[in-house]
Amino acid sequence: MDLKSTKGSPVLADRAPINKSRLGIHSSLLPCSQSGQSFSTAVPSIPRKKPGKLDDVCSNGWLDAMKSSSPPRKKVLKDFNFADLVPDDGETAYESWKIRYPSALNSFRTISTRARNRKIVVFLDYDGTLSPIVDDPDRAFISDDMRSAVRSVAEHFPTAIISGRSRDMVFRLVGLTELYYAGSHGMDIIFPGRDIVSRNNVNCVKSTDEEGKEINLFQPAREFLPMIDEVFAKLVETCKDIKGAKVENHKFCASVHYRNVDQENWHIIAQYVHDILKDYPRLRLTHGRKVLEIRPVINWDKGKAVEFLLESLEHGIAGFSNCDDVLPIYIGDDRTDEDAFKVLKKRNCGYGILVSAVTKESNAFFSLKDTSEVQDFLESLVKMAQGDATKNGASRKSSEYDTKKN
Ligand SMILES: O=P(O)(O)OC[C@H]1O[C@H](O[C@H]2O[C@H](CO)[C@@H](O)[C@H](O)[C@H]2O)[C@H](O)[C@@H](O)[C@@H]1O
Repeated sequence: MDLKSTKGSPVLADRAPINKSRLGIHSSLLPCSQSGQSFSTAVPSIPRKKPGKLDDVCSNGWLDAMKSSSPPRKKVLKDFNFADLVPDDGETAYESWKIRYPSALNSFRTISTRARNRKIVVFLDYDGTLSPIVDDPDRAFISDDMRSAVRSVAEHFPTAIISGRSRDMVFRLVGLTELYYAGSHGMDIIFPGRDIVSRNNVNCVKSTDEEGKEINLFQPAREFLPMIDEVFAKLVETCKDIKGAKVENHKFCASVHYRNVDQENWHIIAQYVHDILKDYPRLRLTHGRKVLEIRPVINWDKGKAVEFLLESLEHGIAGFSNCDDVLPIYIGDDRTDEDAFKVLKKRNCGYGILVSAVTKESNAFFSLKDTSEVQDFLESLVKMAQGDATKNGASRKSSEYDTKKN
């Protein structure tokens, strides 16, 4: 896919052909409770025609992708302890999978050795990484212990959260001012604003945060704002009758959740989204965990956001192109995080760490089983940094870098 030459605006040129013969909308739905967010302004009306067949979503693989988009929910024991989730393929398969994706905790000595004389930069996904996956996206809270682990990490290393949620929303959930935040899958980034990055880039704007402080924003999909709002309104309108469906507006992208929708109705959701997207060739669909993500067709994703942040952070461009100086660590759990893993893998720089309690193919280097292991890992990074600080003043054995889990 070729980039258009629009300066500073990474718009892809390979637009899908416009198909004017829309299928219309299925009308034989059960009357159900209101779902998703309410939307009161005029919504472009959508013809409610019953599609003859649901061939579109089946033939293009959407349904299969939806079914495999998240591990089936296992019986969760009373206190929702993720350690109580039994992996799909059983412990044996999981253990052999870990030969290919070793535990980042058990490999901590390798990581700390690699980190010597390098500046660690930490990138964290939010859902499924810092907060456990729960049925209601509005209740995906970060625990106090995790928050304080993230805060401590940020005291020692430049730390950024890169989420599919809107930047405002993820900031509200995390509530730490000492981090960098990238929302909308990296399409809305607060960055330190070094001239080297922002100069002549039409996607860099100055703004103010909630405390009135000046901030630098990188927003490569700014021109898509009205389009996302329009599509969000259509999605809310069309999905409102599907029990359990929830539509979210993440500013530069929109999400349609089907985790709480009966599986027999998933094809309806898929068809609705498919039909709406037919009219928006400049938008595309990606799959998250039981969520369809609608985003601009631009050459931008979490991987690009990692590159952008590394270039704009303290150590600058030379740092990232020269992996002798920087060790990026990216921790994430879903398909959208694979873009970031790929970047690190391709550059052979730093480590992608996949959070998963089940076996799956990934571009990550290491793995962690769940959010509680993520917390252990972050705490180990902090201990390592504190050890380094001690070592600078007094002697300290390198073996003390190893974690309790080694
Ligand atoms: O990039 P992330 O920070 O991982 O955000 C990805 C999506 O996360 C949220 O949905 C996911 O978590 C929900 C709460 O646990 C869960 O109910 C849902 O099934 C998951 O897909 C968020 O609501 C989405 O908008 C994000 O795109």
